[in-house]
Amino acid sequence: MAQAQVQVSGVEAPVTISRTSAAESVRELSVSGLVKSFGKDKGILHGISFSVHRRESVALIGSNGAGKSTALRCALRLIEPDDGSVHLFDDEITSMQLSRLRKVRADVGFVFQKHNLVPRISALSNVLHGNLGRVGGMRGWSQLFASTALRERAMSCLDRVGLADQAMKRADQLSGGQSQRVAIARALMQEPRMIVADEPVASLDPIAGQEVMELFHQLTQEKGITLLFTSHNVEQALAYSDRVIAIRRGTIVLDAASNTLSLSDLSKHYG
Ligand SMILES: Nc1ncnc2c1ncn2[C@@H]1O[C@H](COP(=O)(O)OP(=O)(O)OP(=O)(O)O)[C@@H](O)[C@H]1O
Repeated sequence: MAQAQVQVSGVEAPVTISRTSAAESVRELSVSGLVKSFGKDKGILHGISFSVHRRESVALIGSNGAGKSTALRCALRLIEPDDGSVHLFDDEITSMQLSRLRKVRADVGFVFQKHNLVPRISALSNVLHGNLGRVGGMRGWSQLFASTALRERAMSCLDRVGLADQAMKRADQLSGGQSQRVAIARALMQEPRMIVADEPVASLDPIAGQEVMELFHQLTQEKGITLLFTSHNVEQALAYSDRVIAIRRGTIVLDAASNTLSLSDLSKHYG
């Protein structure tokens, strides 16, 4: 197993993280020749290919507009790619019907920069919504409010992200960092095999961002969850990943193990 020692600055007291790579050789997500344009002249992804292995943490980096979010969204068919194929877990999903795709995607927890919490309901209720990905429709809704076991599980997810004492607070009264923790708890509620996080800490201050990345790291290691995240912060990308993929103008220009890379290697891929 690879050991990476990376120093992370950008917060008052730099910390050193010791990370053990737990990646296995099974592919959880495999993307091949993905192409995406928005409108006639706006080619965004030019046939990108990459894989994410089980229990691996992969950081997708690149400058503004490079195509990171589009790549993530196409890879999970949150938006439709124009061409290419995607294997998620054991299935080819590019031509799969949406009803079946939703079931396959129930094993993926999503965390976005804007955490997308429902503002007027409690943190606990937001976490409970995480279960809807798994048990959809009316059955899911009725379970949400009926099951003590589900509520206890949601409380334990909130506890795990350090927010048990904020369970009954309305989501729109939480800080940015707290909201992002609730979003992580909501993803955990799904008991996902994989978490896909698009700029999960971009809107947080450096300390809150560092804490949230640390939380991701602990949870994914502890629960054996595969992680794919985008980031602008090259130090964090290096510190919290087993592998870094850099995208530039819709093309992959680097795909390498994090413990073989330096900050200056990554910085080259900006601009
Ligand atoms: N729905 C859309 N319609 C039209 N153009 C879009 C759409 N979504 C993204 N784009 C364009 O695609 C390009 C890539 O955007 P994308 O969000 O994937 O980049 P990114 O690397 O994630 O950038 P950032 O770091 O700024 O979030 C940008 O030029 C953007 O304007």
